[in-house]
Amino acid sequence: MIYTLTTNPAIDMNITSDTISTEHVNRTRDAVYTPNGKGLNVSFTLKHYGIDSKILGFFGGFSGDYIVREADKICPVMPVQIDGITRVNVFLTTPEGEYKFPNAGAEVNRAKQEEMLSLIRGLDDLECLVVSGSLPTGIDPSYYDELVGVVREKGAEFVLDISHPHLRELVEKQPLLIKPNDEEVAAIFGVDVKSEEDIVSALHAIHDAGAKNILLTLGGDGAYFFNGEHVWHANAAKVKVLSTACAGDATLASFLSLWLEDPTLVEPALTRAMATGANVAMSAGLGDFALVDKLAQSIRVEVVE
Ligand SMILES: O=P(O)(O)OC[C@@]1(O)O[C@H](CO)[C@@H](O)[C@@H]1O
Repeated sequence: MIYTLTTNPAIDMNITSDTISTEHVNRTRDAVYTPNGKGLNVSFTLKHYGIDSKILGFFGGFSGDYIVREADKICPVMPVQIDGITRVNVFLTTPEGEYKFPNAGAEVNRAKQEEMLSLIRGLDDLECLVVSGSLPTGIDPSYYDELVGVVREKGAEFVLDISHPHLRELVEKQPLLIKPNDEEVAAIFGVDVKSEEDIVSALHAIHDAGAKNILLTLGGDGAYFFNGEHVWHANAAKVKVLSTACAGDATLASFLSLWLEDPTLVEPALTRAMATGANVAMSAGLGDFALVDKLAQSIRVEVVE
């Protein structure tokens, strides 16, 4: 069984407004509220493609209750209840572009962190843990080492989609897959990926450091995948972007939905990943995936090394 762990879930509030200003009341419209957080988005997308997973995370207050109730209609949720209130993240679309306001998140104390470690230790069917998103207040980055330690004790694999600088050390623990973007590769691994040559050498460096597989996403420039043998590139579908929130999570999950079961399916997995990510970017939240097949026709995957 795949489990996703969202250390810092959120209700996403997507709203739209005219040009914002400090000089007047900024009335907003078209509010869409969705139960989210990066790992939850992965589970929801996996479900869309017929792959079961279970959701782990820290949840609290009315917002935590709402997320657990709604998410549980899609995938089983195993919550660790915290005392604070799960955050609400705001995504504001204006004529000038998209503003993203993720909140720091409610504190998760040490007792709750240990409760999560015990919960994972007790999972008899854990095959792969996908750890996604930021750390809330109260959790030290060394918690990732503890999580990975438990996963390893159980002989399971782990996938990381985190932006924390500690990712640099965590790759030495040989994650099955990491999914950085170009900014994270620059900030965490200190490599500016401007040309394909830079990208290929960065992928080799990250693989040599320990990551077994790397899915590098580059927004409008598509994505690269490296499995230690070959490097593939897929272009990005051209779409009218409404909100990029959730697109990266959907890209990761849709790739995993084929590749985890059969690692030789890189080409169809990348095609599905790019089409799904693009479709998600066209709507608030994850949307309905309705255009994935159509968008997939515009995706070309090539082996570049
Ligand atoms: O603060 P984090 O955990 O990095 O990101 C949280 C978040 O922005 O990521 C998702 C989109 O990827 C949203 O559903 C959610 O609000």
